[in-house]
Amino acid sequence: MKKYKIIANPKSGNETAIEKISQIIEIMSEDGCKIDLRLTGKSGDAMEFAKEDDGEDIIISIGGDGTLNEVVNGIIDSDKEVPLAVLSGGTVNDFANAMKIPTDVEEFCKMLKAEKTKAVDVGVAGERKFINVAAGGMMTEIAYNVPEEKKTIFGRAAYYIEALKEVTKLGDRRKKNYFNLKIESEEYTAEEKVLAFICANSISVGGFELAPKATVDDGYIDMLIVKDLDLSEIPTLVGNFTRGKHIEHEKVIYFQTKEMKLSTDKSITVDVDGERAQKLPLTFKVLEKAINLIIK
Ligand SMILES: Nc1ncnc2c1ncn2[C@@H]1O[C@H](COP(=O)(O)OP(=O)(O)OP(=O)(O)O)[C@@H](O)[C@H]1O
Repeated sequence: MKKYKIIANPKSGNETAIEKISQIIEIMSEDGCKIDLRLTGKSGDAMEFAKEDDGEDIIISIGGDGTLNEVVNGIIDSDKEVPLAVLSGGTVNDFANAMKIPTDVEEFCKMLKAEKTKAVDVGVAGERKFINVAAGGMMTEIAYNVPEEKKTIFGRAAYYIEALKEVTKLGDRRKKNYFNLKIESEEYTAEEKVLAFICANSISVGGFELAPKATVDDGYIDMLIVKDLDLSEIPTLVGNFTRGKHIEHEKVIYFQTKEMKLSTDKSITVDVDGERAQKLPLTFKVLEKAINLIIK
């Protein structure tokens, strides 16, 4: 009998995850499989649940990118080879969207039963692993500035409203926002004045195809660095996001690497899959094909 361990954040996605949790249990119980349901109550729980060995055949993460990040860290840190399935329950769900994982619970269960897997890379930023993105600088603050009640009312649009507010403030704050970033890698080494950097494993970041050359199993992390932009240059850059043309912008640096070190003269916290992690300086690496992901 198959044993599934479900690690779910009941609060994610404005509490919509809870509906998906009951739906999945209902559908899967009909098949007579064994389900071990672990609901998170706070930050860190998902990582601990993933680390524990309960003899599960498959781990299912239900929540947003933050929950998924903790599950991935737990699996890697405990050297498990158990396959992972990801059911979107959050507000953005970048990684599940990038992997075209069904969001409909019935479709998701069909995918589970078929058990088709793909080995995907995992990025490392210092001690913390990321499955989708590690980022630092201006725009990364947005996620923390969006109040919960706004997320409930506006959903994903709340992030764009906050981003717009940041951009309009950029004119006077630009000088304070940029920082010196020292990048050391085989592919690119320089010191630049930058606004933000994004280190991506998958193509999709914040719902945009920000890392157009990224594939999750190529053994590389894609680095996108936005240098000191003028306010007037932002609409063109954002307009080019959808066509992947932004990487040709003169204020954008884009390269692929297996390992790099980033250091800075400011206090810059790196976030991993949307959750705050460690401060620079940090070494970024790739663990090639480290997770067996269940895909459609
Ligand atoms: N029961 C809980 N109540 C409040 N916070 C929780 C709970 N369980 C986990 N958390 C914290 O919430 C963080 C974010 O959760 P998650 O990413 O799943 O949802 P989200 O914020 O709705 O989605 P997204 O990241 O896509 O916006 C987790 O990393 C964890 O620190």
